[in-house]
Amino acid sequence: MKVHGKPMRTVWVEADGWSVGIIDQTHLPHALVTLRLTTLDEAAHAIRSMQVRGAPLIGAVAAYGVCLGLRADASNEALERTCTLLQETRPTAVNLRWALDEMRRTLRPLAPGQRVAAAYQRAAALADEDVAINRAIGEHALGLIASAWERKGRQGQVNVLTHCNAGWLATVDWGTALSPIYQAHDSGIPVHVWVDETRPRNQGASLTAWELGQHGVPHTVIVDNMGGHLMQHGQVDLCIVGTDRTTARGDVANKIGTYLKALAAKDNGVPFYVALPSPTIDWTLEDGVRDIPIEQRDGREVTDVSGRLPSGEVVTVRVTPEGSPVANYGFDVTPARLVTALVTERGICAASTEGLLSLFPERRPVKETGT
Ligand SMILES: CSC[C@@H](O)[C@@H](O)C(=O)COP(=O)(O)O
Repeated sequence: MKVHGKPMRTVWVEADGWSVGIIDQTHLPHALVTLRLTTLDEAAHAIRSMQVRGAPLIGAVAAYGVCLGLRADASNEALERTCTLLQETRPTAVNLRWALDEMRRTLRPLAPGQRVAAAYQRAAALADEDVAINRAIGEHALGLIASAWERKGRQGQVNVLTHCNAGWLATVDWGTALSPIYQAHDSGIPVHVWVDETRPRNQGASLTAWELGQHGVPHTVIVDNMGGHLMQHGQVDLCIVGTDRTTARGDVANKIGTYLKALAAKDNGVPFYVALPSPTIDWTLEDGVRDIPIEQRDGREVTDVSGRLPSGEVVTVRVTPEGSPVANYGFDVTPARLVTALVTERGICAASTEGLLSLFPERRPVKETGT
């Protein structure tokens, strides 16, 4: 998408042909800072410290992290060590595992001398695939926004509520949940976004608001607890969120607080959609509440907030009493029964085993035939 009018992705190979450029998202929205990653450890740190974040982007940066790791040592052992180190950076988003599995599958059969070039090629292809997937998700979900606009008799605006950041900053480009919003805006549908601030790290207030603003999409930042009130008063036409891992039966892990929005949406008859690139589907899991590992992060994300002073200085301040214990689960799981539909790059389906298999028939278990 565009920043100050110029097209930009969230991850790229620098002009030297090997180091990896990223936007350091910890500085947004106050400053657009880019970083050059040169080692595996820097790539792992970028993911762990959330300089890059968002399920699809984590996968893409991990793929480039493999490239950087193999530049130092392309042996079989190093490939395994590299993938293990990157895999352990963040546990919930399954795109990370998916991207590393793809890299391993491509690289293992090759001789060490061939691996670095092949790794860069595969990482670039994964990044390009992510862009294509997200564009397609947007095209499918655009119909949902267009229908809401028709239902309103083309009066006023379509109000969409989103949680966390599932925009282009969370992917290589376009975003998942925000892709249809950009496409609706570009096609002339008056769309307005309620942006949940998304405590504790404020991905909504800092990132979603910033990227929507860059693209000129009307939006309003709200505190996380306001969505239910807006829904009760008819001010939300639909919700669209992203996901970090979706099980084979359609349970959805996403940023902490998503579940409460889905409950409120159900209670108020507001459609609740999840934008879902296929690498985010974990076909090995069924019951998301029971089986999806939920990341617990540093308590300082809860005790402290950071922001910019009028002087321009960015500072961190404490909001809780010294000594009060805190809990910081990063994600929650929204059961499939609360999800109106899933939007994938192949189309829209019910949040159910059958729904997902109708779009991904190659995943249907092969029945054993008696001989
Ligand atoms: C396309 S993004 C979907 C999710 O990754 C997004 O909603 C989210 O929860 C991101 O969490 P984060 O902790 O910022 O990596």
